[in-house]
Amino acid sequence: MVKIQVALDVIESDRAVKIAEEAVLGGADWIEAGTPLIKSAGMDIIRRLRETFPNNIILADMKTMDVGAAEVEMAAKSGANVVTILAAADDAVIRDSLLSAKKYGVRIMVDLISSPDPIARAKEVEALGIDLINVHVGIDAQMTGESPIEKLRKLAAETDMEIAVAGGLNPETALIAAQTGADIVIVGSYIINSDNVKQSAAEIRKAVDSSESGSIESAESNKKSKEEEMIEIFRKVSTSNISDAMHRKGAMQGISSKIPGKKIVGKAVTVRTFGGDWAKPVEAIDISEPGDIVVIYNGDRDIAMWGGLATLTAVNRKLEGVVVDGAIRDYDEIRQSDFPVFAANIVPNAGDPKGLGEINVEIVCGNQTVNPGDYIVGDDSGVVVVPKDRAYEIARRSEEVWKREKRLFDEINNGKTLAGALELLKWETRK
Ligand SMILES: O=C([C@H](O)CO)[C@H](O)[C@H](O)COP(=O)(O)O
Repeated sequence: MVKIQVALDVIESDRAVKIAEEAVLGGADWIEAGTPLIKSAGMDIIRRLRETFPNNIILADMKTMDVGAAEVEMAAKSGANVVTILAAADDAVIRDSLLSAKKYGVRIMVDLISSPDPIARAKEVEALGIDLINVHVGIDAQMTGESPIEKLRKLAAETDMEIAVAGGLNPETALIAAQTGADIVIVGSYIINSDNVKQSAAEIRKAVDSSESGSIESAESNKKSKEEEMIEIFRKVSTSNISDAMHRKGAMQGISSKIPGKKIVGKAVTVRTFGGDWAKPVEAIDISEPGDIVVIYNGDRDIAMWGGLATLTAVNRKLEGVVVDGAIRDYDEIRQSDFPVFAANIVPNAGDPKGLGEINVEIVCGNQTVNPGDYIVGDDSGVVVVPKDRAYEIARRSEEVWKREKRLFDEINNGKTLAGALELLKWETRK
């Protein structure tokens, strides 16, 4: 039977134990003390997991690169059954870890994370005598769209070792992994960032257990394109989540929603114009595709270059919205249209259609650089710009922020304070 390993990649010990309890109730077999947890809590967390779960396999995700024997001994004496060593470590590290593992009665899992030739390295470490191998795409690499499934498929055809697989698995991909030859399906984020850990673990259990009946083709053909996945995520998360995912970058300054409650997600058609000149902004509406967002730099926040007639044209052309670093007018008409308008100011006076400026060039809007085709997301907190070449990664990272926040809401609803849930006192900066 394929085993499910819940990866406790959190830094708070109490939360880790609670998640593990719920995940085991949902059907997880093995419990992984994740690398961030071990770095935060040390071997104490292995001892605590051993005491709380006397009958489960405990894996210490040490990701050891050197002095393997000593690290294996530490983890084994604390109660781990399996210890991870990186495939990138020298053979000498792996050999010595194996000797230590034998002495203390634990098993070694070699982690192929970031391996340049995972299949060749897997064969080398198999020859050294290891018996568990992990095909692993790390969390940061997952955010760029990498998946472990193809590597798993190749490795399964080449080895008799027990194979574990990890890398952003969910019920759909866990099913494919089980069907492709994984013996241990490792799941972190899908379970630990869920607001219902037990149910999420049960979903993985159900998917993995159904692996003998379902067909790989049907599971794989359900996959969405990267673009579809990204838009779906941007519609779900908030601009605040996206800004966090971008390390506080990307937020436009001085521009806010003028039609509260409206959210926009789309690609930018950029316009640079001057002092209330409204010719280029309204010409940009005509060259935009349905779903696009016209993003305008005007350079003057006291002369309007967007009003009711431009709005009506944009509605008819099915645009997603407009973002104006400048002023708008005809506010009553815009409100009636319900068209999402984000702007710096509202005034009654307009400029003239002189035709100065350019369409679809790099602009600066709300102090942020915007290129044609960049993704724009706007909501009641403001507007963020996501550069098109990093849009998928930012979407995936913002979804992780969204999940973490959902979980925190849940903990606060269940009686914790924000400071308590985040262990803020422990993590205050010390110089
Ligand atoms: O090993 C892991 C990662 O390197 C962080 O320590 C994860 O436990 C592993 O990738 C599983 O987690 P998800 O990828 O979030 O499912």
